[in-house]
Amino acid sequence: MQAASLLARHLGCRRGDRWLFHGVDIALSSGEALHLVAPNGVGKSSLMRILAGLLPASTLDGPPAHVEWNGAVGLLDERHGLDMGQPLGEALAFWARLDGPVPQDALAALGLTPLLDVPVRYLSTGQKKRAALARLIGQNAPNWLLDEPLNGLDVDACALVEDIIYEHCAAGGTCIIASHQPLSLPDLRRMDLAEYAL
Ligand SMILES: Nc1ncnc2c1ncn2[C@@H]1O[C@H](COP(=O)(O)OP(=O)(O)OP(=O)(O)O)[C@@H](O)[C@H]1O
Repeated sequence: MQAASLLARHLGCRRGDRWLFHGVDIALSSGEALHLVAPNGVGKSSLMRILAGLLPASTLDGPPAHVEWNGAVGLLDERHGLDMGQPLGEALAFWARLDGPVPQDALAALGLTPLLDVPVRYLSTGQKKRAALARLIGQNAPNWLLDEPLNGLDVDACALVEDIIYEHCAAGGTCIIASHQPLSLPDLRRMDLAEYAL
């Protein structure tokens, strides 16, 4: 795996006229995972999008916001990005041509192998989430941003996602997980975004 790390400093977020949070610093080294928590609406998804480079950070005052990744970044959120009109196998193949293939053992572990002929629009909520995870794995990015990765998943699939995160970090990756659900991972750091809310 490529080198992985994150240094983010002085991050703030303003949506419309409203400030959500400010003064967020995050440093993650290879192998580290961070659980991002906060009540609804505090700005977890907004912070994830800032870290992914999809939303500009704001600063209330003081030094400018700064996000520095070592290695590529993969974002998993509610937008799975898979063509609803295509069978799952073809929808994943589209991304495989850009990112690289999803390993067969990952497809099997995620329970997707028997679903490759099923149109994405017919997949259940949890099956679509599993498919989005497969796409993320295919990206081979060393840094992961997972926004509510356990939503819609059954108990066994939640445990599987924890295993996948564990293996990703054990291989030297980083992972930030925004989730309302408890996570069982060794050495998991925790950040409560509400402490930075305005
Ligand atoms: N495009 C937008 N324009 C203006 N405000 C927005 C936009 N997107 C989100 N917001 C607002 O920003 C706030 C934070 O939203 P965000 O989704 O980041 O919170 P969250 O902590 O992830 O919430 P949840 O736990 O419910 O997922 C909310 O009040 C939301 O209404």
